[in-house]
Amino acid sequence: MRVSIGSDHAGFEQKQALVDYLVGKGYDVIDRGPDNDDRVDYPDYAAPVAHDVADGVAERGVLVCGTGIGMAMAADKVPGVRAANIINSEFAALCREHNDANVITLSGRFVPLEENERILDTFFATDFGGGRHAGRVQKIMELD
Ligand SMILES: O=C(CO)[C@H](O)[C@H](O)[C@H](O)COP(=O)(O)O
Repeated sequence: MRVSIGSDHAGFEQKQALVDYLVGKGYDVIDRGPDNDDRVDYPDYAAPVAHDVADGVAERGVLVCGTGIGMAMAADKVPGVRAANIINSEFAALCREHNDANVITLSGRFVPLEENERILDTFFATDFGGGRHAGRVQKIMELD
């Protein structure tokens, strides 16, 4: 699976570690930066990752900022993206099963790396449930 990943300065350290984690697990990772922890604006890094997913360059996107909130708001503006800000594995499973989320946003300041690794494992391993959820997701996409 090809995964596009990015962060701001607050998520940079975890982003670097998560790139290594995902590459180690065999994912094809596109790192959209930044390449250092200088202060930056999260929408500038949410945009290329969101477009990678919307354009089919990557199947999934991963974004890390201080909370994950700003990244989710920015990424979700790109048509075709369903971004979810996730802080535990249970929600990681549900955002896939119920919402078919294709971008996950993580907190580099409030969630430890090991928990974010577990969250990503669940995010990538969980399929969309379809059924009653399909029409609801379709209605979300009609809002684009
Ligand atoms: O967008 C955010 C909050 O919703 C992110 O957590 C950012 O990383 C945060 O706002 C950055 O804050 P800073 O004070 O400029 O480091």
